[in-house]
Amino acid sequence: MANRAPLKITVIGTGYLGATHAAAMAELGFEVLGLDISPEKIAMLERGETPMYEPGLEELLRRHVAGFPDSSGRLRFTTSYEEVGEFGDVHFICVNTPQKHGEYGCDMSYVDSAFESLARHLHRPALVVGKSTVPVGSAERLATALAELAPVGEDAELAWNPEFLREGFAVEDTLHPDRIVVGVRSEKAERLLREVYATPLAEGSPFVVTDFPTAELVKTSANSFLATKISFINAMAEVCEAADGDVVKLAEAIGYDDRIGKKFLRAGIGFGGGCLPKDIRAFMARAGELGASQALTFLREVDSINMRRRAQMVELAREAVGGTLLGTRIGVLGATFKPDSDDVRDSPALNVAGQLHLQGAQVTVYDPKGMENARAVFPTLRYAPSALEAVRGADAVLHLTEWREFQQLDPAALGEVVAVRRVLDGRNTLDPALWRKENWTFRALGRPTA
Ligand SMILES: NC(=O)c1ccc[n+]([C@@H]2O[C@H](COP(=O)([O-])OP(=O)(O)OC[C@H]3O[C@@H](n4cnc5c(N)ncnc54)[C@H](O)[C@@H]3O)[C@@H](O)[C@H]2O)c1
Ligand SMILES: O=c1ccn([C@@H]2O[C@H](COP(=O)(O)OP(=O)(O)O[C@H]3O[C@H](CO)[C@@H](O)[C@H](O)[C@H]3O)[C@@H](O)[C@H]2O)c(=O)[nH]1
Repeated sequence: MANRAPLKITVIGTGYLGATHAAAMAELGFEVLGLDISPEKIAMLERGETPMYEPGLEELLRRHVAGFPDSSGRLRFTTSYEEVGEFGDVHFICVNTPQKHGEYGCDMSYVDSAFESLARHLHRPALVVGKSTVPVGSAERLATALAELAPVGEDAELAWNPEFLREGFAVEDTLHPDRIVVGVRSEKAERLLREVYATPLAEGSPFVVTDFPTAELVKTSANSFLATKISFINAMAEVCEAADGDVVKLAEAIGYDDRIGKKFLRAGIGFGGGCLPKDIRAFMARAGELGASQALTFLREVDSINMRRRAQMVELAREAVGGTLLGTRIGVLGATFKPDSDDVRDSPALNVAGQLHLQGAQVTVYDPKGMENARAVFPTLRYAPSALEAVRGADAVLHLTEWREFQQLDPAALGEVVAVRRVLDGRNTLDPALWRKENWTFRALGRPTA
């Protein structure tokens, strides 16, 4: 192996996952070719621009895309499957697997299409590695399709290597993963993946080798656990609201038990994004197909609790402004599903803003990075260039995404421009004492009124 040329890697689908994976693979020392069906995305990446906001990603790209000072030149992009097939020893599939329209199941059409396009161009031995989040059983099916479609036949092998990165920390998580999980069917596939991940493995990342179904299930069960933890604390928030308790104190107190842990116990308007909501729904749908739906009925409740929190936020706003939203002015801080991302897919913040608008409020939104995406999915809302402008003249201010910028806002300065000093914290990261000191009425989900 020592004399062999370094592996050449391709990454199919250069969205949130793929663009990061491609840049990280170049950082690890490999020659990398990224492919997407979107020529616009590829043109941006070739210019060293990221199609999305992800901290540190643009810098990483520019360290490796040719044309930048001192760049390694190891990272290139294309829209040609032919070029990818000729180039790669290891091909990572990172295309999207959204929720199907109008049902819970996973839309596998992008994965199927990417596999088919790639397979037809595999004229030399290759390892195809699925990274997209898919329903259990997909890898088995795709392995058969791959062997049938690839001109190289059985020399095109499949492995499944789910990804656990978090948006906002994608670069860090990819370069230093807390575990690497690989579903493989041969020693050769395992050896190749150990070679790909040699650097994180040398740094101590655990390497879990398993079969296809287990690898697929690790991913969906991890996301289900995370979603369950959030809905657990949000269920406690509902009880706190009924009993006048404080869910923030409660979370702190139970979190000291390290069997429970402090992480993922932030109560608020709940989880969103391109992963947790659709992944738990696809998991339930798949379990149903497998005759195991009963095992996952709790996830239906996890989903319901989550969606109720958004409705409760709207209700709290309606109550706060005196019973009707019609004609009121609401300043909304945050549009993305979480801070340090521009992603508004299934964003609780945008969803709440949208519901307020539909109930007749005049809603003005500000988000540090998500304005463009928010405007594209919800053009009828108003958008302001700063937090101060978003809350100007507002009857209530809603804090819906916990950007650090919002925690540093000066309640006195904001108080000068609003119509009424009334703030509702949907993320439980504002300091109530600070706002109340400046004579704001402060309300939050799961916390006492005063
Ligand atoms: N975003 C995350 O944080 C994250 C983390 C772990 C796993 N995942 C999983 O990774 C997958 C990708 O998620 P994402 O958020 O990066 O999605 P995304 O929508 O940002 O990116 C997907 C990309 O694939 C491209 N694409 C679609 N069909 C293609 C085809 N046939 N050939 C080539 N390119 C094609 C799209 O143009 C797009 O650029 C999903 O399965 C998701 O569940 C995402
Ligand atoms: O205590 C918490 C923690 C998170 N959230 C919300 O939960 C959502 C998801 O957050 P997070 O999991 O950090 O974001 P993602 O980037 O979507 O990452 C999840 O989904 C990815 C895609 O599958 C996985 O790779 C990651 O491991 C998994 O954390 C966001 O809306 C957060 O605001 C809360 O409401 N309370």
